[in-house]
Amino acid sequence: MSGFVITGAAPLGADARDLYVVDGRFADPASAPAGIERVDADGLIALPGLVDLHTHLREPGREDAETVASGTRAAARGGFTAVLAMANTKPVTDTGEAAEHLLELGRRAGACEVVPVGAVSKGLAGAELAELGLMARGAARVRLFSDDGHCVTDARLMRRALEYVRAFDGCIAQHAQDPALAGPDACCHEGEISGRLGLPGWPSAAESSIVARDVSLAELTNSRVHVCHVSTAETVDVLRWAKRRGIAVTAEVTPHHLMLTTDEVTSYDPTYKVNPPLRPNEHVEAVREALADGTIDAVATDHAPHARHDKEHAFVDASPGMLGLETALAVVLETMVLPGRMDWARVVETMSTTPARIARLADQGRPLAEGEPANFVLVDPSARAVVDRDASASLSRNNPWHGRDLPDPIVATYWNGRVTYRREVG
Ligand SMILES: NC(=O)N[C@@H](CC(=O)O)C(=O)O
Ligand SMILES: [Zn+2]
Ligand SMILES: [Zn+2]
Repeated sequence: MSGFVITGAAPLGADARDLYVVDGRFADPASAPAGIERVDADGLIALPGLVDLHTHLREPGREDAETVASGTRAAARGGFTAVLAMANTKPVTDTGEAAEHLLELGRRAGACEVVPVGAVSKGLAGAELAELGLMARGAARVRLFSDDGHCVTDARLMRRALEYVRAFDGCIAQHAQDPALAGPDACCHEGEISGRLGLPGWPSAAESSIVARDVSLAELTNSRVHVCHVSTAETVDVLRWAKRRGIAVTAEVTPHHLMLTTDEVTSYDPTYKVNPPLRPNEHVEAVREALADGTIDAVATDHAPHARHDKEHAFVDASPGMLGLETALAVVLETMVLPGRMDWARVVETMSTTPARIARLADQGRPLAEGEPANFVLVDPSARAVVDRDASASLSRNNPWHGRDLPDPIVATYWNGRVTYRREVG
């Protein structure tokens, strides 16, 4: 395989240096042959490829909303070199075979690493454990398990899942939503706006009470729990308490919970219907602070494509979820980096290194150093653009950022030394 040299890019925003890529890995630029292809990246920042802990690819079963091919194309456009694909497909990823099938679809698509998330319970029904051991020991090497879309509400099942995955260093990722407090109709933060709009509400306590229970179970079992899409200030307080006690808990926040508030819902536009719901500004401020200070470990997109015929309904009837892969870094720049809350090193931690560690991915979130896999992204820190939902690689159009002026950072993405996305110029 022939190599190439990237010139002028600044790793993590530090001093610019050449990056020599050969056979899918970084090598010493001094050893690059004369006349080798040179890629001018003057003024750009090089970061390790982003890793998304929480993507819905919809294949198998809902290929009208997204496929592995379209979803991973969107991931590459967003600077991602790996995505963890949630289990709530049809059929559910709850067996060794299902996990291997998804792994194979990802390999065929070839746009980034696709890592299956295994279901915790058979059929996401919350009653019996799925084939956790077979998914972990098979070719997919599943380490992250989640019934995402559903909460594992039965504390006994949650305890058994945590005990089971400990043997192979697995982790249970919880969608924290107590259905007794936030049932299937709940579609909006419970508060002044839900009352005014007449929408069934979803109180903060429906999330934080499950998180409090789960960190206690993680302590009891000495196992790892991960909290999906943290949306409230109370959850942040529980996480701070649990981390002080040394409990093995990690947590993610989505770009939309870092930027959008419950005010969006006053339009009754179902694009803004999502679980957990958009919250008032004091919660948005709390999750921003928690991401900056390390209480929240990672940013994860919860990219949740939905076909038109599932979204274009009255607010209460529409499917919950919104797109996120292509705009994730843009929103983190806008909410965290440009206002001075986070630097590039923290961006790399929260969007690459730490998600790779949580999912136990060996070849992701690595430094841009000799011998390491060449998974990286070239970023223009100052470009901006108005988001156009029709320019997306996703098959779905439920894009909450449509029409907004945001940073437009992703110039090119490389996975194992191969370009998976390059911005067209002009
Ligand atoms: N976030 C959502 O509102 N929807 C997700 C499921 C989930 O993440 O809970 C989906 O699969 O559409
Ligand atoms: Zn969820
Ligand atoms: Zn999800």
